[in-house]
Amino acid sequence: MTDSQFPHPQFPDPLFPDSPEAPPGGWPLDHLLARLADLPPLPETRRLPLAEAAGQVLADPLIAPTNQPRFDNSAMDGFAARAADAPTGPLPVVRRILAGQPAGAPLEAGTAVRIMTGAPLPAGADAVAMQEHCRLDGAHVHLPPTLKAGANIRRAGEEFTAGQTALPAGVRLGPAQIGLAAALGVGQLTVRRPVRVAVFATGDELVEPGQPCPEGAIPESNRLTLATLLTGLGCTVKDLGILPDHRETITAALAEAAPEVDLIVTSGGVSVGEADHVRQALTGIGRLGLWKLAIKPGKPLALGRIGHTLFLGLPGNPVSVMVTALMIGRPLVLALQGRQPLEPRRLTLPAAAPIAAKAGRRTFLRARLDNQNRVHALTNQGSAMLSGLAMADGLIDLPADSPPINTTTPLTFLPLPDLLT
Ligand SMILES: Nc1nc2c(c(=O)[nH]1)N[C@H]1C(S)=C(S)[C@@H](COP(=O)(O)OP(=O)(O)OC[C@H]3O[C@@H](n4cnc5c(N)ncnc54)[C@H](O)[C@@H]3O)O[C@H]1N2
Ligand code: MOO
Repeated sequence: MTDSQFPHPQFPDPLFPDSPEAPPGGWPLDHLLARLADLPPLPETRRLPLAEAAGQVLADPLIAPTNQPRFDNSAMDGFAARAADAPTGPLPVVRRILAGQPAGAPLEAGTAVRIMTGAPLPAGADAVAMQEHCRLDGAHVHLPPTLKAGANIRRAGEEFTAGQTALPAGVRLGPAQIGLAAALGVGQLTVRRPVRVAVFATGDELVEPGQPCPEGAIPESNRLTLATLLTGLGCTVKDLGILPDHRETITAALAEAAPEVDLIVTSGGVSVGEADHVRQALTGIGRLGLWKLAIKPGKPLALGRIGHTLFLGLPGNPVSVMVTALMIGRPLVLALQGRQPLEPRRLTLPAAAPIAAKAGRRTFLRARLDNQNRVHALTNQGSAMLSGLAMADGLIDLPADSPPINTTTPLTFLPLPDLLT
């Protein structure tokens, strides 16, 4: 079996065990997400210096190689002593320990040591008094009499002991995760190879943004929306331009792109119009796994494979493109990255005003939050109106059987920033 025949047309594909034919109204989104959850992550990994690993996905857990902190140390600038000595009167300050210096000899009872934040605690000392709470009297210090054992001390291993998991596999490496690895003294991390995605737009009416538009033409915007979103998710994006509404040209472009990438994303041409050739182009060289989702916007969506390469055909309307890229493209990418969970965070929040809900399809409305976290549905909800998304803080997820929404009905709200990483 050659690579381009995988999965063989006569054998069931584990990702698409059912026929692509959708039940009336389309496939439920949850059905599709359950299938994506079975996608294995990309197997290739590599070890990278921390600065290069930033933004990528951890393939192996980060195991703490040492205790964190490595040694007992002071959390404050002040004086280290035995707490029991604090009420007994001024203590002689016998020496000074700065961060980076060794702790030196054990502290003798009835004495104090000047100590700085991060400096190692000498054996025998069990508390640090903040210098603002102390009074120096020549070479002696008055400690607060209420000083408690353990005060202002960072104990060795209180955050991690050597061998504990500091970060699980599948975590996206943002600033805190990269910083944590560095703090543990780790210089390199094993990350998954970024998901490679090819992006096409299809449509005879499309011209490059910024170029003159002849009558009937419009500027192409979906590729940039998709490339920005996918790059933000950590993918390597190949922009393969605008394809005409011509089946053979689309077929040739898909066949050429497939061996180079893990995923092809197209926009447009997946509905039932006379110029909608994307599904036919796909079935010519690969497999259509599923078509039509029971969501609005985004019903005419196609998912399939060309060889080992996954194919996601998004509807052309610009809002449909972004909503489906967030709700289906993102979990697909996360699955290939080995990230969990695939589903975004769902907040339950009140509506600021009634919302007329149309029964039928699960609907994603664009919305803003006010300072009381009340949800305001935006006015521009058309599938071609990107302005709503451009102003949105998130999406309202309205179930197909939602009653009309009033201000006492709990709403499910998906924060947009969560969906962009
Ligand atoms: N008879 C039916 N017509 C339509 C149906 C249907 O079920 N039956 N579904 C509608 C829905 S819902 C959507 S969404 C669209 C999706 O259709 P396509 O995926 O075939 O998309 P196109 O027809 O190619 O384009 C739709 C719309 O979006 C504009 N567009 C396309 N690509 C871009 C781009 N890259 N940048 C900016 N704008 C783009 C295109 O000009 C059209 O206006 O079908 C409905 N019709
Ligand atoms: O699904 Mo279309 O995406 O409703 O506009």
